[in-house]
Amino acid sequence: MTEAALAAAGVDSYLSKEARQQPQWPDTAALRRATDRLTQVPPLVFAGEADRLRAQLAAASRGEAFVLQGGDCAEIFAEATADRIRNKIKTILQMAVILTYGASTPVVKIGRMAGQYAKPRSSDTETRDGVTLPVYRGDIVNSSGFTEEERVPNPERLLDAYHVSASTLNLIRAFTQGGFADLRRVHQWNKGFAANPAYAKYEQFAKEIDRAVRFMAAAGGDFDALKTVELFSSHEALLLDYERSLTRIDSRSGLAYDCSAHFLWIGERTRQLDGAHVEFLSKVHNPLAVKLGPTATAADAVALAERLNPDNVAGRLTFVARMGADKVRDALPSIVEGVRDSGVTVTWLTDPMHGNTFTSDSGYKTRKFDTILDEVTGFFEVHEALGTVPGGLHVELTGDDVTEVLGGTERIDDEGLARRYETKVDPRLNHQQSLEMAFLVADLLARHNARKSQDVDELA
Ligand SMILES: O=C[C@H](O)[C@H](O)COP(=O)(O)O
Ligand SMILES: C=C(OP(=O)(O)O)C(=O)O
Repeated sequence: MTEAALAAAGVDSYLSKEARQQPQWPDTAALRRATDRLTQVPPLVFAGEADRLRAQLAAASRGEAFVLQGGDCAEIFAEATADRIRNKIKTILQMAVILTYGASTPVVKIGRMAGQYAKPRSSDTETRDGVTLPVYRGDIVNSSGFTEEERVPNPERLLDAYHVSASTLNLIRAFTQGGFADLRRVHQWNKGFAANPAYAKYEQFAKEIDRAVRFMAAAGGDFDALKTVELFSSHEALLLDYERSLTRIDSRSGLAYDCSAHFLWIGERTRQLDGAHVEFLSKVHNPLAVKLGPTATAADAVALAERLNPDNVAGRLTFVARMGADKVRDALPSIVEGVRDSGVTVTWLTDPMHGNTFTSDSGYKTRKFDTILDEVTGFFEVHEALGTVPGGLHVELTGDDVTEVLGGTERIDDEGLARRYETKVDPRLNHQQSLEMAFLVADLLARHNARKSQDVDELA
């Protein structure tokens, strides 16, 4: 019945399209065994949760909420420990409190967590010292170790990805519902950060938040309601064998949902209109995002919206602009304008990471903190000039004290990168840099909101 309903929902139509960035599985019988098993397992998330997220993303498209999406570039199975997951959740919650104050609106919290295991790569192979092996495509496909055995795509990893995602989600649910996320507790952590002399410039902001929290308490605010938060899961829907196998029919509506995560995105390298990724995701009802890089045009964006959101449902489609700090002010306006003028409803996020990667003199793949911030600033400028809504921020971050991104108040320099460079693919903001970014973006948001209300006052 379920398979028949899925077939009727058209979820296999993608099979006739070109799917880029898929591994070459050497053992197709083993792949079949793994995907058959995945079609039988319980869903990781529920359709009703995805619907709630859609409503929140719709609010962000109108400027009534701000989205914070963050997490690892590539999650690693061996790193799915309670400590690391807790640190990441803590970082996202700390950033969210800072942004909530800056935006004076709710922050929609989405982790690149519990499924971010597949990576698109620039090349199919990697060569070291004259030895060429398949490139590492994320833990769901192969291992980052550089031996033939470790690099062979292994379908059993699809099942591992499911189980590690399930245990990560279990911890996310426990941490966010069990008192760990209490607003007052998270705010205390932020006060600690701002009291550190290195970050003293944020102390005033932290004090203002403190006053707001105390005002709420004095005014009889319901802190019980603020003891829990909702943290949604997301990942790039890259590996179509996995995504299709976790697709289920929602018993309430009879519609297909990809139950591997609440929110799924299509990457810059797989957003072809006639490609398998767009086709597959057009058939599921989760809220979706598409990354748009500097080669995207307004016509591409509008065509994607027509394919992925033909009914123009608010919250269904998010565009994540990842132009690069040097291009955002030139490349983004015509796209945002074209989308706005076509009447298409989307939520706009900025990903200031993926257009700003380079290899440092010491050979590390890195990004500069200031450049990342500059792209976010450019994103706000574009939306302000067009009267559209800067709806949120998408960043690669970790809760740990790694040294992968240059700069920030810690002034990580090229030499410093070696101290704790752990990412398997792209560089992430560390805990301190993430909080610093949140304070700076909160400031941009607060100014944006102030200008908006000034405009409204002038009109009144
Ligand atoms: O995270 C994004 C991509 O997977 C990554 O930037 C591609 O990296 P590569 O150019 O090292 O393959
Ligand atoms: C690969 C990613 O981004 P993009 O598709 O924008 O390059 C990513 O977000 O992990």
